[in-house]
Amino acid sequence: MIEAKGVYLTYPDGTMALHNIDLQVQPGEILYITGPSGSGKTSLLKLLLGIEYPTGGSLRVLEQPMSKEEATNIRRLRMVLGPVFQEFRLIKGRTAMENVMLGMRFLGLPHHQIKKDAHDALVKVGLEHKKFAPVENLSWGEGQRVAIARAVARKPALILADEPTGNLDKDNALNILSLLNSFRDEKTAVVITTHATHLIEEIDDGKFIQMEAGGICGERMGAT
Ligand SMILES: Nc1ncnc2c1ncn2[C@@H]1O[C@H](COP(=O)(O)OP(=O)(O)OP(=O)(O)O)[C@@H](O)[C@H]1O
Repeated sequence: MIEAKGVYLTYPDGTMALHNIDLQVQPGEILYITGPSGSGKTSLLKLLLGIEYPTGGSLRVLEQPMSKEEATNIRRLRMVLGPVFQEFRLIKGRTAMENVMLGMRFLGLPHHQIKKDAHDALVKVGLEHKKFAPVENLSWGEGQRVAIARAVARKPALILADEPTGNLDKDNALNILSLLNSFRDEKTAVVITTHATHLIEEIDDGKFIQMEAGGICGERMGAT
């Protein structure tokens, strides 16, 4: 699903955010990317989403080569990716349900199907009761769940979540991680970035990489 070989990312201002990244993720796997602030976690997710392109090495996501020349195909690939952004990117003035439905508008599904899938996704994240609440009235954790519902309602092959635990307390943060883990199946992989190393130490199921100054400085494989 993800194959990175010697990947580099240098931003236009000369900052080398990633160097020599080798990575493999198979269907059904969950990968946790940890590391301190500025170590390159978000930059790596941006490459996986095709928001940035590698400046060296080779990267494939779901068989799609990730390079500037492939921009048109990468736009198509995004339909089967489920991003959960750090800042959620929910649309204010719209309800939770509308936000989830808007995330599905390019899939070409009939309206009744979109409505059903959006409803089912909100049920899965435990927010059915907030379906008609404008997103600006939701708590941070609820907003996070809407963002997750929006990502999973599309039934993506790859879920990519950037710092999904934010400043949640330990129990709620572990709940969010376990919720994301629950969407993994034989066809779906999950990638999560977090600087909350203390939380990751409590999890023994999955694949873990530790980043430091743009490189991978440690790897661990838990039970799967
Ligand atoms: N658009 C950009 N242009 C130039 N440098 C950038 C850009 N985005 C990020 N960087 C730099 O790249 C490095 C890695 O940043 P990145 O956001 O990937 O780290 P991170 O591990 O996700 O940090 P955090 O945990 O704080 O979100 C940092 O030095 C950052 O300042």
